[in-house]
Amino acid sequence: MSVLIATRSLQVPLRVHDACFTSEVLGSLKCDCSGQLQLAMEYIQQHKPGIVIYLQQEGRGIGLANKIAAYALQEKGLDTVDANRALGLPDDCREYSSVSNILRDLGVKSVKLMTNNPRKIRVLERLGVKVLERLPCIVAPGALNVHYLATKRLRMSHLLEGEGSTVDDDQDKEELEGQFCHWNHDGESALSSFVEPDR
Ligand SMILES: Nc1nc2c(ncn2[C@@H]2O[C@H](COP(=O)(O)OP(=O)(O)OP(=O)(O)O)[C@@H](O)[C@H]2O)c(=O)[nH]1
Repeated sequence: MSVLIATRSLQVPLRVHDACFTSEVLGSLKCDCSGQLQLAMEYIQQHKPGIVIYLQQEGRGIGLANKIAAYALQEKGLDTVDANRALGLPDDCREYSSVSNILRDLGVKSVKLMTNNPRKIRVLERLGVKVLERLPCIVAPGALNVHYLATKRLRMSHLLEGEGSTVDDDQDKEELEGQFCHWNHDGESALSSFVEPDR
């Protein structure tokens, strides 16, 4: 789904947001997803035109059932990365080719991407999306997500220091250890324990 508030072709503010049923529908405070979506919508309202592309890639692509299983392990002390790995699931298996198709369809030539995730920028650029600038999308930590946010910063290279940056500044950030997108999106997962995401 994409939400579009008028359009122009250059330097369009863009939020590429992946579904988080637990925070966006159930109101969970364990992550920052719902707050980020809210921030992005508010930013775009104030800096029209802009686009929010909302993708059904719950749990960084592992699906809701697997994410709930990962949450059960997090209750036992594993962090968000190790919980996925303990289930034999990838750290992140999201796929963004639809974003490049939507932007091409809309005639958008370049974007300012609202994200703290340098990997998301690199993946989109590899798909041909011209990311001219990164707009930080930082939600203040709360008691229930402070550890989760620290894990995103320390283990997933998210830029959560609060400063804006150009895309080039982000290039020398540490690569995430472990798997990323390690199943090909044309067919079945290579993982026997994988439950197909609900799309
Ligand atoms: N597997 C897993 N997924 C989670 C967890 N908490 C939130 N998510 C999912 O994480 C996704 C959002 O990814 P994030 O890592 O928060 O952020 P990002 O999209 O990579 O980066 P930003 O653009 O900065 O938001 C959504 O699909 C959520 O459903 C968790 O503990 N485990």
